[in-house]
Amino acid sequence: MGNDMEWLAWPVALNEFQLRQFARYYEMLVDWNERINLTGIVDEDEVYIKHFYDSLAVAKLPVWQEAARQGGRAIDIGSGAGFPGIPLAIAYPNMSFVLCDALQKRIHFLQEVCSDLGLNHVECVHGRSEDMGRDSAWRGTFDVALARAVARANVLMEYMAPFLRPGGAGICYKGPSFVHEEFDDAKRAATKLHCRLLDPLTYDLPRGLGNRTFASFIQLQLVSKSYPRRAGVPSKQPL
Ligand SMILES: C[S@@+](CC[C@H](N)C(=O)[O-])C[C@H]1O[C@@H](n2cnc3c(N)ncnc32)[C@H](O)[C@@H]1O
Repeated sequence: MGNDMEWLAWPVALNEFQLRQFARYYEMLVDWNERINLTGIVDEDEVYIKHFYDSLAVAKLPVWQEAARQGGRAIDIGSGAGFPGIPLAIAYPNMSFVLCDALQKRIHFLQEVCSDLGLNHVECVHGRSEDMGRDSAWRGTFDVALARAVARANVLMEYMAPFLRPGGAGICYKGPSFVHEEFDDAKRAATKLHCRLLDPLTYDLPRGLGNRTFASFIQLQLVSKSYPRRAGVPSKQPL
């Protein structure tokens, strides 16, 4: 199999240059993964489907399409090895991105990836979302907040909502169990955070590698200054 991944029907059109950026990102991911813990998945096809394709699947959501059309500003909270932020930054060079993570080593990796791939529209920030979300430099300044595999929806919403301008969108990458196991909690958090939940969207990964669900919301107005609560509290006492 070559790096063109011709067998893969990407959720968004990618040119040759972008496909080369993905190939280089994959190389760096498996190389750095030998020294720092970045991902449990290293098989090339699986990385392309479970990490790259999955990150780009947000292209199916109208709220994302709108932000992309407007060249919006997005934050990826708890980006880890760069998902979904790096694939989105490759696919959407007209937008700007902030990738944040509480672990310095992962931020160092992300900075190296951005430098190597020439992703000048990405800023990688070492910090906890609860601290950043209380800082006026970040608060209320984003069109979209994204997070994948970071926390339960009602915890994530408290991380995400403070970053959003009124009318901005929060998008959580979830498993399909979200609908039965987290939706009611998310509804309760939405009321406290001035958000309106959108209908969840479940989609299939290629090659029968499972399905996933987007849980998303619109920020109706700026959140109260009480949120986010101080670092560690949202996960210990979820809304
Ligand atoms: C399981 S990893 C997921 C990484 C990536 N989003 C993905 O889908 O592969 C969770 C990441 O979130 C980060 N994280 C957890 N809570 C955080 C917080 N409150 N603020 C910033 N980063 C956080 C962790 O350091 C870790 O890198």
